[in-house]
Amino acid sequence: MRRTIVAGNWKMNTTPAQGVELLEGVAAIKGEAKASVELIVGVPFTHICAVGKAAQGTGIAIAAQNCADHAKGAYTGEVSAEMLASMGVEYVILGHSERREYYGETSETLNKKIELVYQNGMSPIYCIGEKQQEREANRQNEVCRAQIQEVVFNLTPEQFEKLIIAYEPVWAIGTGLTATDDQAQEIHHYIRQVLAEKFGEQAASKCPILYGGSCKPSNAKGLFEKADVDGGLIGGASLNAQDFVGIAKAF
Ligand SMILES: O=C[C@H](O)COP(=O)(O)O
Repeated sequence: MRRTIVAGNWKMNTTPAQGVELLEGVAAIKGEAKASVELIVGVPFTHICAVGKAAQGTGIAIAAQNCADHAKGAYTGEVSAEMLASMGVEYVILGHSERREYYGETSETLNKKIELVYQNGMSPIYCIGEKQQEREANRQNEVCRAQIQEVVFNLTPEQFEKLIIAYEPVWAIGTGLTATDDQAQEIHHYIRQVLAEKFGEQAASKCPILYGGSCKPSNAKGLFEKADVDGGLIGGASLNAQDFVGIAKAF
């Protein structure tokens, strides 16, 4: 039995006070979803203290949206994995397409970040996914394979056990376009096969693979019913408590 997870990625939205309000809104109605569905909120660095405090005792876990690729030192403006862990952060979203695209994040930096996340006792939510032109050229499998091989294949079996993967087709992020249920299943299944090549069928069968890209309450059910879709990484719809919990209720 695999974990089922609905994780929000608030991106660069809300003030800390608005974030606390949002968290409290989610906590108030999360009981409408099955208790087995794990809820995570990926908040801006500035919110970790206040939102983390509000989340205490709710069962909602806190994720950061990035971390530094160095442990400490003269890296002005950066936030280390150790700092995040010391604030009670449990997960770090890494390799999001927006960071790959706008901040030049490469497999090389991601390997360093992922290692620091593990060293500090947290778990990565590692994002992969193809761009529109890559999908049009039917290269989605090749792109996802490379993103896995260059980073995930460097993990130890013990590290892999804690990994969450988020498949996010770039063409579906914030665009209103969603992969069809069958498209999502097809590539999630492929991703699991690639993971099995390195870590074995059994370990791969336990890895949660989330779908991300314009997921909302109205389309979550069809996606989550697919055998290899274990939840979602939710952007826009995670900024509304009803929608976020509505997605969790799709399980
Ligand atoms: O991390 C979340 C994804 O980028 C999805 O964003 P979206 O739900 O707004 O399309």
